[in-house]
Amino acid sequence: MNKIKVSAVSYTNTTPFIYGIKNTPLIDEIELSLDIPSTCAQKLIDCQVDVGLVPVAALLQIPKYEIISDYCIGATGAVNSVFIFSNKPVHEIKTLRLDKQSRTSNNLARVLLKNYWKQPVELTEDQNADAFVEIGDRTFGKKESFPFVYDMGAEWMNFTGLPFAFAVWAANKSLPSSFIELFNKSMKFGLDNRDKVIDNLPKRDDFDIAHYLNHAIDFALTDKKREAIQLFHQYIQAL
Ligand SMILES: C=C(O[C@@H]1C=C(C(=O)O)C=C[C@H]1O)C(=O)O
Repeated sequence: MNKIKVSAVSYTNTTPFIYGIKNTPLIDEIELSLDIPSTCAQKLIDCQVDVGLVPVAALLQIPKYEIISDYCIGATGAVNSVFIFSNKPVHEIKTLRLDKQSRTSNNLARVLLKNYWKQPVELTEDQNADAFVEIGDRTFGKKESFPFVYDMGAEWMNFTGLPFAFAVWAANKSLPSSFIELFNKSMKFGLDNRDKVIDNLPKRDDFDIAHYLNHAIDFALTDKKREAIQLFHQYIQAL
């Protein structure tokens, strides 16, 4: 049988899922690639893979997507790795640079600036922008380096009262239920072994990885997070 092609995110936030994939029989059923989120999205849109840990903003570009898992990369408040870093308070930001690795958080920044802070901004690629979006491991330890730092997991919660899902496991076609069952068992195995995953990651003085993977990232795709995805999609479509 042809292997199912899976693209997962290459960041620390996905390491419990990768542990689950590599330490359960799922590994024999799939061909795995690790990609930055914008590439995960593009591969799923272009049908280069069957399943991706896809930024939720990109679901709008996949005609018949199916969310195949109750696990996600989410947060209930501060996420600690999705930021607007700024040299100015939010109400003085005039220019914003987006993160080429992101799909969701770029849109989230635009949604929050327009609807929550009501601050019109011009998007730019200029290195001298007033503020910029950054996601993932590159943000670890950077919070102290900028005068104004906005954690977008926390700001979305302030705005809507909802948790958030940044990326979900989605397929661009219908897959056998036996595969989906195996897939979810594998994700659960990885999450249940988070202590081992954390022990195997390099320690950092400037970032608490154990807190990040045990508390800041919230892996359960709950009904509230599904509600958040719907609402977020409506805001994106009105941008
Ligand atoms: C929490 C995060 O969620 C991510 C943010 C994404 C995005 O902005 O498109 C996509 C996948 C997730 O890895 C993060 O990367 O820090």
